[in-house]
Amino acid sequence: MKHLLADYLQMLAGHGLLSQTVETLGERLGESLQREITLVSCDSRKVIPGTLFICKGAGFREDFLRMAKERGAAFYLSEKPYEGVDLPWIGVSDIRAAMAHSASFCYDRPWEAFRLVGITGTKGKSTTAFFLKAIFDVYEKSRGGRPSGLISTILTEDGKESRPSRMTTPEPIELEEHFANAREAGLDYVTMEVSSQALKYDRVLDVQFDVAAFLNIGYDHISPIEHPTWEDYFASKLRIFSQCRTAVVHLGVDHSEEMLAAAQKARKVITFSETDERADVYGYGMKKQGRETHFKARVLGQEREYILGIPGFFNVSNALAAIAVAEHYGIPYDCVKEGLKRARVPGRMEEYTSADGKIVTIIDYAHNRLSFEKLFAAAKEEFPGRRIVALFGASGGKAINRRRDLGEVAAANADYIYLTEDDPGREDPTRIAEEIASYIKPFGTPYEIIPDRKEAIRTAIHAAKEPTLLLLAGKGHEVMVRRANGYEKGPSDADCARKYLTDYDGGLAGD
Ligand SMILES: CC(=O)N[C@H]1[C@@H](OP(=O)(O)OP(=O)(O)OC[C@H]2O[C@@H](n3ccc(=O)[nH]c3=O)[C@H](O)[C@@H]2O)O[C@H](CO)[C@@H](O)[C@@H]1O[C@H](C)C(=O)N[C@@H](C)C(=O)N[C@H](CCC(=O)O)C(=O)O
Ligand SMILES: Nc1ncnc2c1ncn2[C@@H]1O[C@H](COP(=O)(O)OP(=O)(O)OP(=O)(O)O)[C@@H](O)[C@H]1O
Repeated sequence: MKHLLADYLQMLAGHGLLSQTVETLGERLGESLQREITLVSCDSRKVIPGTLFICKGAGFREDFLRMAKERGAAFYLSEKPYEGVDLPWIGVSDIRAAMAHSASFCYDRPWEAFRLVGITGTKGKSTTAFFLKAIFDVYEKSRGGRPSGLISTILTEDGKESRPSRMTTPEPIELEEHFANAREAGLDYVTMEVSSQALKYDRVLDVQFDVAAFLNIGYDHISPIEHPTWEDYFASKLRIFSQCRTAVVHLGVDHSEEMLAAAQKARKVITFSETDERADVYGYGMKKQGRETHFKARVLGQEREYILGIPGFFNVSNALAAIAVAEHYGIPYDCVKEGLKRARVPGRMEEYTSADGKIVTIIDYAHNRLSFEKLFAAAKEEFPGRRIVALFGASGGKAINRRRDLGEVAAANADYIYLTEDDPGREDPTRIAEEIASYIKPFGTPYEIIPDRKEAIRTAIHAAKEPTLLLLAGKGHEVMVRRANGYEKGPSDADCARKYLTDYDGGLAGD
C-alpha cells in the first residue's frame, strides 16, 4: 500500500501529535507532500532513499540524522528541529507515541492478519509463551497450517526470521516488521511477551491484542531506566487490558482483584487459578512423576489431565494460562495436552543429571525474589533428600534490590552458595558478590565467591560429595555476558553443566 506523506501527516494530526498544523507543514513541505514514504526507520544504518527517519533515544546523536540524509532519507520526525541538517522536518509533541503510530501506519496494522496473543506479568512470560507456541504448533500441524510466531526474550520466530532475541519486547518499528513478516508468511497465531517497559514506553501503543494474559505481579524492574516505583510498574502492565479483545486473568494471586477490575475493559474475561475454584480453568492435583509434572484441571466444567515435560510446580500456573488461551480458540484437548508435554523452554528449569545420579543440575532464569522463592520451593518439594547448592550473581547497574533479595532467599534455603558473575556491566563482579554476601552472612549459610562463572560451575560440580541439587540461576539460556565494554559471548550454564558433568566421575545421564 502506498503511503503518501500527506496521508501520513493527516494520521499524526488525527492523534494530536503534530506540533504544527498540517497547513503550516504543507506550505513548508510543498511538493514533498505527494512523495511516497518508502520506509520508516529510527536507525540511520538502515535508511534507503525515501525513508522517513525518526530521531529518538537517549543515545541519539545529530550525526545519525546527517548519515540518514546522506543515505537518502526524505524527511525526519523529531520533537525539535536539527538546524544543522538540511532536510524537511516534521515536528511532533511525543516522539515515542509518534513512532508507534508511524510504524503501524507504514506497515498497515499487520497484526490484524493473525491472532496476536500478548503475555505480561512479573514471572512466567517466556515459559507461558513457549507453552502456547508448542500448543499452537501441534494444532497447526494437525490441520496442515504453518508453525505459529513467537516474539520472546529467548527467541524471535516470525515466519521469515528465526533468531535469538535482543529484547523481550522490541521497539515499535522492529516489532511491526516482525508482524509484517508474520502476515506475509500467512501465520494464524503469534504469541509475544509484553514487558512492562514495552507498555510504559509505548512500544505496543497502537497494537490490538486478540488475547492478553496477565500472569502475576511481583516486585521487579524498579530502577531509573525501568520503573521509578512499583505502582508505575503495575500500572504499566495493567495498560495491556485496554488494548485487547479477550483478557486472561490469574485468580488467587497478589492483586488479582485489581487485574480483574482492569480486565473489565475487554469484551471477554477468562480466569485461571490453582487456588481459586471459581476460575474458568482450575488446576489441582499436581505431582511429580520422574522429570514430569502431572496435574489435573477443570476447564469450563470438564475434568482433564495434563503432563508438563519440565519440572517446577509453579509452571502449572503458566500451563493453566496457556490452557485458558487455547480454550478460547477452541483448540482440541489432545493438541493442548500434547503441546504441554512436548514444550521445553531454554534456560527455564532445564535439568542435567550425572550418570551416577548423585548430582542433579537445574538451570533456571530465576533472578528476582519471586522467582527465587519459587525455584527453591520447587527444589525442596520436587527433589527431596538432596543437599541444595545455589550458584548465582546479580546484574550490574540496575535492579540493585536483587542483591539483598537473592542473598536472603538463597541463604534461607540453600545448604551452600557459590557467588559468581551474572551481567556485571561496568561493575566489578567480585564487589557485587561481596554485596550479596553481606546479606547472606546474618544467616550463617556457608558460601564462597568465584568471580569466573565457568570456574564456579566446575568447582560446584566437582565439590559435590553427597546427593546434591545444584541450582544454576539467573542466566538461563543466555550466552552473552554484559561487561563494561559491551557483550562478551561465552558458554551457557547448560553448556557448562553438560561439560563438567561429563568430566565428573559419573559422566552425564542420558536425556
Ligand atoms: C530504556 C530502554 O528500553 N531503551 C531501549 C531504547 O533505547 P533508546 O531509545 O534510548 O535508543 P538508543 O539505544 O539510545 O539508541 C538511540 C537511537 O540511535 C539510533 N542509531 C544508533 C546508531 C547508529 O549508527 N545510528 C542510529 O540511528 C538507534 O537506532 C536508536 O534509535 O531502544 C533501544 C533500541 O533502539 C533498546 O536497545 C534500548 O533497550 C535498552 C538496551 C534496555 O536495557 N532496555 C530494557 C530496560 C528493556 O526494555 N527491557 C525489557 C525487558 C524487561 C524484562 O526483563 O522483563 C525488554 O522489553 O527488553
Ligand atoms: N508463574 C511463575 N511464578 C513465579 N516464578 C516463575 C513462574 N514461572 C517461572 N518462574 C520463575 O521465573 C524464571 C523466569 O521465568 P520466565 O523466563 O518464563 O519469566 P519471564 O517473565 O519471561 O522473566 P523475565 O521477565 O525476567 O524475562 C523461571 O526460570 C522460574 O524460576
